[in-house]
Amino acid sequence: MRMLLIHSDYLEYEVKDRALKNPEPISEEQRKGRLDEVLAVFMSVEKVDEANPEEVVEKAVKEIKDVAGQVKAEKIFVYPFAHLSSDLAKPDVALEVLQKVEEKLKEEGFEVKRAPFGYYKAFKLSCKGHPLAELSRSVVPSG
Ligand SMILES: Nc1ncnc2c1ncn2[C@@H]1O[C@H](COS(=O)(=O)NC(=O)[C@@H](N)CO)[C@@H](O)[C@H]1O
Repeated sequence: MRMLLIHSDYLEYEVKDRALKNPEPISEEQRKGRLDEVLAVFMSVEKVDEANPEEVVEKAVKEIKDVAGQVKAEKIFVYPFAHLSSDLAKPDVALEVLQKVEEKLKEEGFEVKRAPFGYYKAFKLSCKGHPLAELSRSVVPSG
């Protein structure tokens, strides 16, 4: 799993066309979304993660919590992003991993939104530009 973490004044998205034959079913209200004062986490789930998705979820949540603590972000935007890796996991595994990351971050007390999976989306992002505002992390199963 590769992650690009951007501490932002806001991230907003709008769903455009479907990018997969069977994208994640979404409600009308999920077609647009925005969070202010947010740690945006762009996430590419990788083929190697298919060996132990649960472990990768745990490791990703740990990394995100660590960065959120450093930049004092209380809101997280989980954003599926297929462009951080050239060896992507298949969509059904990727969606499950991203849903679990969202779930666990909520359990940790963060306000979390997750952008819809399997769609082309327009998005606007305002990076804060401080020294820790742009970070990347990579996590893989140990086994
Ligand atoms: N492994 C993955 N990690 C994160 N997001 C993914 C992954 N696979 C698919 N997606 C989601 O599905 C969308 C389309 O994925 S894609 O790899 O870019 N494109 C496709 O799979 C098809 N257009 C065939 O190439 C992405 O924008 C993202 O929302």
